Amino acid sequence: MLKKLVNSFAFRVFTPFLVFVSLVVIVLYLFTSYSISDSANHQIKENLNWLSRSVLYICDTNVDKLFQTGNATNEKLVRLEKVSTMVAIEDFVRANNVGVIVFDNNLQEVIVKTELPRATLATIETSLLTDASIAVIDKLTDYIVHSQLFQPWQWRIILLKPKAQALRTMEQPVYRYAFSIALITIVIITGLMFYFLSYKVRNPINRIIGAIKKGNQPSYRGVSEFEFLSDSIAGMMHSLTEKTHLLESTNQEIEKAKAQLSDAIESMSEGFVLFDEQDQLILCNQHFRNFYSLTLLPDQASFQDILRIMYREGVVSVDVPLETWIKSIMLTRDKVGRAHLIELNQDRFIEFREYATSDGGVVGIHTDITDRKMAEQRLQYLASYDLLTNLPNRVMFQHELKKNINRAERFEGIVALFFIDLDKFKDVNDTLGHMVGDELLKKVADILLNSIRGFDIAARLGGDEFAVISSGLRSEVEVENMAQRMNDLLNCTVDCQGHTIHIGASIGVTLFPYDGNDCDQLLKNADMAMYEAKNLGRNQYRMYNDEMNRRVQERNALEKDMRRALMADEFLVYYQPKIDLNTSHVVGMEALVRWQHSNRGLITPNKFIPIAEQSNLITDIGEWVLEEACRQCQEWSEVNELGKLQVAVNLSASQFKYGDITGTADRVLQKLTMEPGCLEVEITETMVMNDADAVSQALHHFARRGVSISIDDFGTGYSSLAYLWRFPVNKVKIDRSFIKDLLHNNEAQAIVRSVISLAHSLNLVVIAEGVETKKQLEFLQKLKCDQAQGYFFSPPLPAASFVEWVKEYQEKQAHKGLYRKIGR
Ligand SMILES: Nc1nc2c(ncn2[C@@H]2O[C@@H]3COP(=O)(O)O[C@H]4[C@@H](O)[C@H](n5cnc6c(=O)[nH]c(N)nc65)O[C@@H]4COP(=O)(O)O[C@H]3[C@H]2O)c(=O)[nH]1
Repeated sequence: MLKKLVNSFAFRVFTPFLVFVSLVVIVLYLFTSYSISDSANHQIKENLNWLSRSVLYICDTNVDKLFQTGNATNEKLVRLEKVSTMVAIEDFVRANNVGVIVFDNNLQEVIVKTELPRATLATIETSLLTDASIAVIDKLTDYIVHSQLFQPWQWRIILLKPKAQALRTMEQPVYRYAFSIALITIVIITGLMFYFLSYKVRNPINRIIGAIKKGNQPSYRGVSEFEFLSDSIAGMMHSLTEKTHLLESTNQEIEKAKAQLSDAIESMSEGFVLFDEQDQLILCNQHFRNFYSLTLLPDQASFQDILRIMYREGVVSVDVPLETWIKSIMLTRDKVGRAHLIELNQDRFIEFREYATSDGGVVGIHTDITDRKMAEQRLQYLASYDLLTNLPNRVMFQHELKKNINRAERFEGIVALFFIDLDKFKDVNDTLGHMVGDELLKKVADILLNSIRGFDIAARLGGDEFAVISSGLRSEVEVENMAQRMNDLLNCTVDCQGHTIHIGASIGVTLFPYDGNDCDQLLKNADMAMYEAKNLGRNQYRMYNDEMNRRVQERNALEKDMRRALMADEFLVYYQPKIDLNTSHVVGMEALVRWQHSNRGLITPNKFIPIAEQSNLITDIGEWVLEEACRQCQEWSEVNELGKLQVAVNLSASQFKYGDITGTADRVLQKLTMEPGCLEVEITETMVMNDADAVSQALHHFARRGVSISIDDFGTGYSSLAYLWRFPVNKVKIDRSFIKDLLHNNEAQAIVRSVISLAHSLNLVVIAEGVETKKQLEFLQKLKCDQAQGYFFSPPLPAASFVEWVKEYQEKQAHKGLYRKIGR
């Protein structure tokens, strides 16, 4: 309660006021009191002085009386007069309420004295006895003293008035009352003001405070100042409330944004880290910690500190001193988002980019690119290596060849390039399947690796083609020795998935700088040399020479010339008749292409068809022949001079692979409205064996259309009729090599006999080609061969000559028939 009072506004305002006013009053009072007592003192002294003069007057009067009586010498009278004087003095001073003490002339005897306190009296006596009379006055501090000497009788008259008494009588009580009243008035006024203030000030303030405490806006009405205060506070509260709401909603938004930011940062798949302008850590997400296994991350750690922790914890291992490594990373750091790589242990890669923040700090985005890096490495490996054999592929091979050439150029060395192609690999693939083929390629790769020296490079260029680059060989002899060694090692028998396979390889060798200066040239040379080795019977090596190049150049020129010839209509079709051996009638003809070259004259197909087959030009030539042969056949059939004929057209493997032979045939037959049965397609048995799927589809298409199918060169391709039976074949053409040996070779006879009998059992027509003699013909007739063609009847003829020949032949046959009829 007291504390409350002391702390109150009114108390604090009025207490100093009250104290101040009281002090002023007291000072005034004291000052006034002093002035009053001083004047009272003075007045009393004056009074004593007057009294003293009166006493002297009394004495004088008595002395005068004495002198008037003339008895001034009469001791008795004098004494009497003295006594009466003394009595008069005594009465007088008592009447004036003043103490008196009168000493005789030598201060030995007190002549008069009024009642005085004993102590006072003693003081006076001892002072007067021992001291001068003046000193008495100083010693009687409680008194106002007046000392006077009465000369006639040498009396020392001392008048005394106690100060307290004198002042009491002299002071005017009105002052004291006034002061008291003033003080009381002040206290009362102060009290009233206190009350007023307490009530009139505190009350509204309390109401205002009460409203504020309750959270309401104060709405005091009464005293205008408090109204103003209340309104001001209300306005202030309103504005504060609004600001608080704004602040709250801003805070909420900030908190929400912070939470969202935190969620976003945590949900990032990247590591996020933020450093201030001093490069001290502000925050980072869990991914960042996880990337670098940062379980303990001190506050305000710098990027360098983090690198040190990573090093200490074994997250990275570097082969340079730690500080050098840190320095190298710090030097590459920038704030422009460039990518930097940190390689961690266990083949992990982190890429980081840093960006400047507006306050001079750094934001780091760290991405685990291990998978990407692995994929890149894998891609790089795939781009450079052959997956099956793990040997460098063609791309890597070319890169290495270039490197070796550059090195050899600098050191004036030689580089040997070996181009290796497996012999008859396709047969293995086709007959034993791709799995076995793959296994075989792996074994070949192993053999090659064993045949080369440590710094040589073996590569797989594709399919069954391999290459070896060898630097450091000093002479051609050394190169040939190496080629022979490879050839020997590759000429072996290997076991692949239970199959024993004999392999061999054809190897072409070329040398830098003698045969060529660049990769392409060397590769081309080695390829040519390899083909040479193949053409020469396989399983051998050949060193490149310029003659090979000349032949290739020739071949290229021929190919170019063929294209021109096709445009210039230089190709012709010759026809060779086919004879039915039962009726001796011409049943059809084989269409055989010729090239009527503008400069070189007539060129036979053996000279250009193989080259056309290599360049795929055969598809264009073959389509042209098909169309031309059909056109000619249809023309003859429409004229009807030669009877019903079937034209046979040779097809190449490329036409099945790359051309649209069935489409072309359909289109031609439709265009000419030719009977499909008048067309026969001749394919070799190796074509059927090598590309069984594509050929099979086309053959079934032809069969459905009614086009006849004949197997050419039968017997040379090691196929069996049983195998061919799966295809819709109509005719088998026995190769002329068997017919040639037919009369002298039992084996050839046996083969021809069995082919004829088996073909018949399969309802196939048998035709023998290359029949040159009558004996061959008769033998074939004996074996029940159905048809024949060959020089015995006619060589292939131009269309016009063919018509002449057929007419002539038919006439001959008609004559023969007639002779037989008439019995000649
Ligand atoms: N020694 C001998 N040979 C005979 C006899 N009878 C016919 N010949 C020759 O044997 C070849 C028969 O053609 P092929 O076996 O299909 O062999 C043909 C055929 O494979 C191919 N050929 C010809 N024209 C074409 C064609 O238009 N397209 C395709 N893809 N190849 C063709 O060229 C090869 C050679 O054709 P040509 O030089 O016309 O040679 C023809 C023909 O002149 C004979 O009694 N004795």
